[in-house]
Amino acid sequence: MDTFRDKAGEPIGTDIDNWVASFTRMESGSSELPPHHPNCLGCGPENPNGHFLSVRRDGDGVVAHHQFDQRHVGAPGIAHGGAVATVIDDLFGFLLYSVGELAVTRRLELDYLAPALLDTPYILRAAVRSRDGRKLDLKSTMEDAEGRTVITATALFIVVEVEHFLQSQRNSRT
Ligand SMILES: CCCCCCCCCC(=O)SCCNC(=O)CCNC(=O)[C@H](O)C(C)(C)COP(=O)(O)OP(=O)(O)OC[C@H]1O[C@@H](n2cnc3c(N)ncnc32)[C@H](O)[C@@H]1OP(=O)(O)O
Repeated sequence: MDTFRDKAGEPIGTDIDNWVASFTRMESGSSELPPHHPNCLGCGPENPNGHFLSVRRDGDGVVAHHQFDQRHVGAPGIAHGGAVATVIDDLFGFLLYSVGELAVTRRLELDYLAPALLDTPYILRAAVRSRDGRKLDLKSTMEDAEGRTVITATALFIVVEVEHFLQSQRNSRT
């Protein structure tokens, strides 16, 4: 498994326990949030096929500035809807640093109100709408530079124990 590093680049461990610990060691004052994983498709700095999403805390939620590029094309000039969903799903994952617990996507729903254009700056925000037991009700928006809403999204994340990831790793063929 990969070595995970803190924001100073120091190795923080090589196993799932250390990965899990990285989700709980975020002090609330820290604005810049670390990637979920070095190779995360949404935010991993070592994934050349990823989105390199960079996320900050924003009040009770999170915010990211992002541009889709030619790697994410669907129709000419327009980002693939799945690429947009990837980024929003990943953005939701950054809310877990504030929730302080592990959770995974159970349902993800997007309204594509307008095309998400390539090489165009967007601002994405996400927040927790409510929590009911293990169920986290999340919401997100993506706006263009003129403040027009291009995407709205909601998700249901379910809080899980570390065993969820240990079991998945045991079952994985990689
Ligand atoms: C922490 C690390 C994050 C790092 C990266 C973040 C990246 C972005 C996030 C992801 O991409 S996560 C990866 C994609 N997601 C998955 O792989 C999850 C796959 N699904 C599962 O493993 C299981 O379905 C899951 C653990 C989510 C839930 O299974 P459980 O058996 O634990 O829960 P259950 O099915 O009993 O549902 C829990 C609750 O949700 C409710 N529920 C389920 N589906 C629902 C639905 N669609 N609408 C409303 N409620 C729903 C369900 O009724 C129940 O309510 P109660 O607790 O009140 O009984």
